[in-house]
Amino acid sequence: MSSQATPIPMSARRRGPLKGTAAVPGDKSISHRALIFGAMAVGETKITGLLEGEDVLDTARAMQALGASVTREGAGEWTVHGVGVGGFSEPETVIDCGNSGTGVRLIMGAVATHDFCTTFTGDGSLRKRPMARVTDPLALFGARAVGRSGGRLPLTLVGAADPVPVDYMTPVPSAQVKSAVLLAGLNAPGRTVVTEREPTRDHTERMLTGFGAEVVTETTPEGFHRITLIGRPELVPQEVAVPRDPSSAAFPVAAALIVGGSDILVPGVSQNPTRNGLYTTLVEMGADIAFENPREEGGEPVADLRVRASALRGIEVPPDRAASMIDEYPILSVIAACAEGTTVMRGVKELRVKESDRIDAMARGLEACGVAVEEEEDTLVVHGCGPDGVKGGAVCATRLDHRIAMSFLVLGMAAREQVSVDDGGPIATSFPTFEKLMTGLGADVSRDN
Ligand SMILES: O=C(O)C1=C[C@@H](OP(=O)(O)O)[C@@H](O)[C@H](O)C1
Ligand SMILES: C=C(OP(=O)(O)O)C(=O)O
Repeated sequence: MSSQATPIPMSARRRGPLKGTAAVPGDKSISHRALIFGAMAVGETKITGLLEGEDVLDTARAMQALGASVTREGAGEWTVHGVGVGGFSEPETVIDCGNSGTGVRLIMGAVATHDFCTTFTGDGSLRKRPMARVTDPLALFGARAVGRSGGRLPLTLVGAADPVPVDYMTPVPSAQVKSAVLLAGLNAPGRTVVTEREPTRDHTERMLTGFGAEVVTETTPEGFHRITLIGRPELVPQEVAVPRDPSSAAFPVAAALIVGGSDILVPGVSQNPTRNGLYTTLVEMGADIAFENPREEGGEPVADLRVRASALRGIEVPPDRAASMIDEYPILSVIAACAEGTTVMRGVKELRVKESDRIDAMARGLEACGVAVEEEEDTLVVHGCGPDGVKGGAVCATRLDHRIAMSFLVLGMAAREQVSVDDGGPIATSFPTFEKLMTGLGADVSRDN
């Protein structure tokens, strides 16, 4: 929710090796989509393993405000009674998406082809993020958006009374933009087409197919990805088993790699090629990770990761890998700080429009901890200090950004001196069990008082 919460200062210190099993919560991207697609299906969708983080809970409340019935049956177990494609009703109050770019952008897409008016807002971070990347293509369907300057929230979207299908090429690599267009296309008659230059996470395509929509993905002669959706399907309710979140798994994996003597198991980590760029990168850096028990869970390829502390070396991360690990660059920059040599991350300017400017947030915090960095608009370079080489001893600003908070706390687990963050509160948006899970592995992380 967007009300200004009291900051929760937190710190992490070095202790012995990490051991045990890190069962991270459900995937955030899939959890949002399970609720939204369930709300647009006819009848009862049952979800297990839903991430009960603030971002997803805000999406659950939004689906209720739009007329679906959403009930929590038990831990991670939810039921959604959907209203069918085109069946949403005008919300009586402002939709507050809290800290969640995914929530607000996907829901904007879902309402854009309904003949009513929706006003969206969010917290201090979300109100700074660009929304024109979504409202521009939604205008092609016939929707009109009026927001603050630069297309910022709060923003009112007047849905199209007579929607027309759209053929759109995304100008930035963004699964949120792609998904917003596909969601709007659900209630437009005919074919909606989205083309992306490089593949982004494909959960919308996979899950909409599972819910019974006709979605075809092709590679164009130029090597682009073209997704075609036939509008006005009847979505069929599903039983969705949400797999664990590979972006959350990245934090215990990173901690185990950089805390000497560690040996942990992280079960059920997605191997979906549109999500697993970090794991490919870590192997290239020399990480000792065994991918055990490959199988399918909740429609996603997964494996259990056995991770042991490793001597890592810096590498150049290819820019065409960025979309498949976009949320993992903050924690990669921490791992890079503990490696020997330099890690160069190019093609990462999308990081500047996340919950914070993540290039700047990581660069300033790493410098404060004694790590040399260089940055350009589209590049972050981290000069590794080697194992045992990071000084730490700083309080890092988290800027309402969960991934920045968790990244610096993981750094504190390996640095010579304690690392603190000014506010660990945002961690609850995506990984509410972070502190408990890391403590359970033997890490020394706690709230300051
Ligand atoms: O579609 C999604 O679920 C997401 C897409 C990504 O954002 P962009 O579409 O802005 O790259 C990612 O950063 C976010 O955490 C989740
Ligand atoms: C960028 C993220 O989320 P969102 O865009 O949904 O706020 C994230 O979780 O790292």
